[in-house]
Amino acid sequence: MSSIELNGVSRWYGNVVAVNDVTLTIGPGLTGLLGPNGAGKTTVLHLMAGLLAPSQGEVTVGDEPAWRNPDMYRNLGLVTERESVPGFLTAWEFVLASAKLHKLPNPEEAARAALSIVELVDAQDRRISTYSKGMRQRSRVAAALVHDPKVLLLDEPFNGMDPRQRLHMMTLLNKMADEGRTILFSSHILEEVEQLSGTVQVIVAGRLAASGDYRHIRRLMTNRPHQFTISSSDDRLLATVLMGQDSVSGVSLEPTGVLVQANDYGTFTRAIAKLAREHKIRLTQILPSDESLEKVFSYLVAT
Ligand SMILES: Nc1ncnc2c1ncn2[C@@H]1O[C@H](COP(=O)(O)OP(=O)(O)OP(=O)(O)O)[C@@H](O)[C@H]1O
Repeated sequence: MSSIELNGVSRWYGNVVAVNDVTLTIGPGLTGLLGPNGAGKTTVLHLMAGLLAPSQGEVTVGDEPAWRNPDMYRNLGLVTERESVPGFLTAWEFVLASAKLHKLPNPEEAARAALSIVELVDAQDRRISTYSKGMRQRSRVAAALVHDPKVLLLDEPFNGMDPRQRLHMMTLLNKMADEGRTILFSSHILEEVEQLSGTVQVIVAGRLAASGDYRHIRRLMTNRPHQFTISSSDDRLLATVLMGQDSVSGVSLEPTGVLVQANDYGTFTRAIAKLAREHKIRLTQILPSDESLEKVFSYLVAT
C-alpha cells in the first residue's frame, strides 16, 4: 500500500501553530494540496516526507511511521519548493548522481528510466543552466523519481511556469499517477490546477478546510457571492438594469463605476454580457473587488 495518512496531526514552531489537528488520507492517484501562502502546505509535505516530527498525532506512509524511519525513503520521493539545481551539470549527470546516492544496483538504467518518464531524454546531455524553467523542474522530478518510489511529493511544482509548461507538468503528474503512484503536489494558485482531474485537500490557516473532487470544490469557490466594479458607457442605465436581476443582491453607483453584489459568480458573469447587449451598453471594465486568495479559500471554511 502507498497511502499517506495523517491522524490528528499538529505541528507548531514555538508558539506558531503551522498545522492544526489535521486528519486525512491520500491514496494512489493525483491529489492537490491547495491553500494560500502560509497555510501550512510545506509543513504538511515535510511531515509526510519524514523531515519533521509531528508535535502531536501520527503520520504514516504505506502504514509505516514517517518520522525516524529512514527505510521509508525507499518508497518516497520529495521535490522541494526552492529551485536548487546545479546548472553546471547535465540532467543525465544530475539524475545519475541521485541514483548513486540511493545506492541503486544499476544507477545508469534507473537514471535513463527516470529521464524518460519526464521526457527529458533528448535534452539530457545539455547543461541544466540552458534549460527552461519547466525543463529544470522536470529534471528535479526525475532526480526524485530515480528509485521508482510509490509516493511522490512535490512542493509548488508549477511555481513560475507559463501555462504551456504547467499543462505539460500536469499531464506528466497525471501519467505517473495513472501508473499507480500516489502523487501529491501543493499549490497556492487555483488556476494552476485547472487541468487537475483528481482530488484536492484544501488547507487554510493550518486546518483542513475541504477535501474531495477538484471540480466540486472549484464550483464551491466560484459559485459564492462576489463583488464587482463595472465601468460602462452608461453606468446609470446599467445600474437600473442590474437591479432587476435575480443574481444580483445589491447595486450602487460609485465614482469608479457600478458596484454590484452578485449572489452567484457563475450566473452573474453569464448574464452580464447578454444584458449589456440587450440594452446597448458598452462594458469597458469588470473588476472583481474581493478576489484575495485568502477570501476565496476562507469561504470554504465558512461553508
Ligand atoms: N521553521 C519555522 N519556524 C517558525 N515558523 C515557521 C517555520 N516554518 C513555517 N513556519 C510558519 O508556519 C506556517 C505555515 O508555513 P508553511 O511554510 O508550511 O506554509 P505554506 O502553506 O507552505 O506557505 P508557502 O506557500 O508560503 O510556502 C507559517 O505561518 C510560517 O510562517
